Amino acid sequence: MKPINVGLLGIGTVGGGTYTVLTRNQEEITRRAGRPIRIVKVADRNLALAKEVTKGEVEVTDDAFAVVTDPNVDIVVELIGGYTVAKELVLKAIENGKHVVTANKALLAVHGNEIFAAAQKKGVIVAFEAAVAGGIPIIKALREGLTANRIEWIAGIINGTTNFILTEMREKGLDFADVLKEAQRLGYAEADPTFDVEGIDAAHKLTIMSAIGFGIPMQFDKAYTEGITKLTGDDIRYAEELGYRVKLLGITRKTEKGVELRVHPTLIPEKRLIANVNGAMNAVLVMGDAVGPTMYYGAGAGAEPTASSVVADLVDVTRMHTADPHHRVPHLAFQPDQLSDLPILPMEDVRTSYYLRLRAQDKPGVLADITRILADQEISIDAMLQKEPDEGEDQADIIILTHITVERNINQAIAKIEALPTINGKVIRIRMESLSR
Ligand SMILES: NC(=O)c1ccc[n+]([C@@H]2O[C@H](COP(=O)([O-])OP(=O)(O)OC[C@H]3O[C@@H](n4cnc5c(N)ncnc54)[C@H](O)[C@@H]3O)[C@@H](O)[C@H]2O)c1
Ligand SMILES: N[C@@H](CCO)C(=O)O
Ligand code: NA
Repeated sequence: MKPINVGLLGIGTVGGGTYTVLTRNQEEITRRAGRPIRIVKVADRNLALAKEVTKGEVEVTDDAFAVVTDPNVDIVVELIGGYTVAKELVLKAIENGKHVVTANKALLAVHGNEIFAAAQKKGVIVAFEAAVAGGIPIIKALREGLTANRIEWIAGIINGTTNFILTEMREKGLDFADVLKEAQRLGYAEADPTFDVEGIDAAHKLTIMSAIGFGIPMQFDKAYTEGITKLTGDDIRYAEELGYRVKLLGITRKTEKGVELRVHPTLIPEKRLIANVNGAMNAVLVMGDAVGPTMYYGAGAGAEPTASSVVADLVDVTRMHTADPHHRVPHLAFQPDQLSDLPILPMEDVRTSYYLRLRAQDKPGVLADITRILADQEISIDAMLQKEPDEGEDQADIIILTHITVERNINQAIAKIEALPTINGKVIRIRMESLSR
């Protein structure tokens, strides 16, 4: 059996894991793919690292362009990351008739429409299972396993770094900065960790899932993105007192008016399975009209878990490589000429429920003012918690959980509450999802 030849770009965390897994499981992988999958060339600008990992077994270079133009290479695996050089390399590989496997969600969320169009035109495959939720085969599930369904919504913990940080902060009371350093040491974090902690990485992944789930183009620029950097230990504790966990969730939902596309810290009832997904683990809930709720759980980051998806894509591409391009599974689940122009909903039109925390002076009438403002905005209260003022203080925290309302109304209510003379500082707002409907 003639091997299929792979050129590997980047042999860092995921590239190294890919090299190891492919080498270690060569025999099983060949039995599944139908022919050997062989890495023939590795490019990394850190040539010493490339030599160390490959131990002289394959040709190494520091010039990635020498790989994407090499006539001997059938599939290019892009694991260097970023939007600029990676984009040039992927487009060059496609132009040269090579299939591409990538873990680069940033690249796909921002330039995916262009990349998939180029691949379609050239008749090559771009596979990206590792780009979303690392080792979890969520792309496969959405694109193939659930094709009978109208997908209603997708909600997931899709960033390992932030879930690791939130878990360590909650369980061990550790400091944000220290936990982030540990996530970086473990190879979970992006090259620029602001992508993780500000929710940008999760928004990249959510953009990809939304496109596949609903048959719409990638629209990362329209995603609402809020990270975990402003979350306080107080809010995490109060949420727990009320029976909730705080998770950074990516949520995309199809409504009649448009598609919600949002990443933000979210209160989830603690009894939900997904509320108990801890550490760098990821989980994605998908609601289909026929199947109902389904959940996918596993390692969302790290060398070998992510390599598991990269290698699965290599097997897929090897199996499909000789098929007529019209008979392959479409890149984004829907046929490319069947995309819908359903708009992304502005955040103000999103409907959800809210956790509000405010610091109020301990005076009569304060609560009445707040409840009147909420009622004027047609927001009804689900639960309320009033903390006793600390010793010697005349201010106390009030926590309010609302029923579902539209974000525009809550924004107006918050502005009015903040304007009350009895309220100090900003109202803290965290969105809540029951994940049951
Ligand atoms: N680390 C994870 O858990 C994980 C999980 C899923 C997806 N990803 C994605 O996988 C990709 C790689 O991430 P990583 O964590 O392995 O990064 P990394 O920094 O560990 O590895 C990247 C490698 O690429 C090399 N490189 C960078 N620019 C290059 C260039 N122009 N030419 C040649 N080599 C170059 C670097 O020297 C490095 O060895 C990124 O797109 C990332 O978002 C990472
Ligand atoms: N930085 C990402 C890597 C996996 O995509 C995370 O923490 O989830
Ligand atoms: Na995946």
